[in-house]
Amino acid sequence: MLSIDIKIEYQGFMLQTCQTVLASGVTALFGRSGSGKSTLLRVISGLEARAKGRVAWGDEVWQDDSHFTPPHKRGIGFVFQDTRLFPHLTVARNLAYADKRARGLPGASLDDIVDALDLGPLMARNPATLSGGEQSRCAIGRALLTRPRMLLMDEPLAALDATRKAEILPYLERLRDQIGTPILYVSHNMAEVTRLANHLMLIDAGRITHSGPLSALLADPAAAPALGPQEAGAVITATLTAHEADGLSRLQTATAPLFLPHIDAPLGSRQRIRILAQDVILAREAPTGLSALNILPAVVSQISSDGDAAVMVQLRAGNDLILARVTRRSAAALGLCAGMACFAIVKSVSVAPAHIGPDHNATHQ
Ligand SMILES: Nc1ncnc2c1ncn2[C@@H]1O[C@H](COP(=O)(O)OP(=O)(O)OP(=O)(O)O)[C@@H](O)[C@H]1O
Repeated sequence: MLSIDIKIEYQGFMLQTCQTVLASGVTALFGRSGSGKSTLLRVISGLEARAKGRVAWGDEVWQDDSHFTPPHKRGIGFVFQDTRLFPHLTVARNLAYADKRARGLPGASLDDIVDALDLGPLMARNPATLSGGEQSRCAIGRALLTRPRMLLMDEPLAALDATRKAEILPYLERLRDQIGTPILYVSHNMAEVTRLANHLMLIDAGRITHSGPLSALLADPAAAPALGPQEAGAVITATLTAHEADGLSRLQTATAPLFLPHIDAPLGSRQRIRILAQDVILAREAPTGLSALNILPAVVSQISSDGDAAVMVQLRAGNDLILARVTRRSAAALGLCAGMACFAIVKSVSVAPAHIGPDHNATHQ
């Protein structure tokens, strides 16, 4: 566990946070530009000696009034969007460089990392001949081979276009599930965060405003304003049960089937699906004569107003929580109140492929 109780001031900006980061799974740090994400990563890495307070890894104090552990002694790995590979070395030699320096430290083997990131076919190539996504995979592999206690990733996919991002996300999911190095992942991209993270920290103006398990936090109406109306939405889990002849995939949630555009994954696999609050319609009775295929029976658990014309409604559908953003007028017309049974309607095509990814019970909390 990493504990941070720190204050650092620049002209016109102050980062002040008292926070613990779990030493397991992927913790995402999400916040708008200038909110202090990179500053927090610099504090953790040991690049902010003037920060006041305390940073510790378990019982090992890295920074307080009387002590400062330099960056190279903290055992932290980094991945940036600019990959910083050695241009004159092949992929194999870039990896060997890190592997050799970390010999003897516990962690995944070179073979495991090459396998998880599918780097085998790239080993003889020079970085300049690789695509952006391949370079990212190589940089991630090299960082993991330093056998860090924790890997810090600062917008690692930001320089990639949507196609390359979609190619690399499954590799990151594989690392999360197979390699086990804890990752602190900074991103502006909520779709990416919901695919990868187990835990989420929201940062605003130098303060962590919300922190917790991803699915609970995303389903909390109180956290929704921090994400904004376009990004607010919960994550549910479902089992992929059929690929149907008309191109839709069928998933079984705790309460009802969901039909979504084809999901390229094995039948029986668990998927996490992000459903944006703005894409959910509510009905008091089971609707008929409607084009939407996905109708989930649910019970209203919370209603919260964000001060404008809309309210955020949290619904419980079996074990899943769903958020719906509806106008105050609709909420009043339906007589929505906590405990009321209703139906959440989700249009199949509103769920983007980037909002669906594998889920593993061991890592999803
Ligand atoms: N060395 C510095 N000296 C003065 N001000 C700084 C310094 N580093 C960061 N800041 C200021 O601190 C604030 C937070 O910056 P930071 O880079 O941590 O934000 P961020 O959330 O990582 O932003 P982005 O998403 O744009 O990278 C900004 O207002 C920035 O201008």
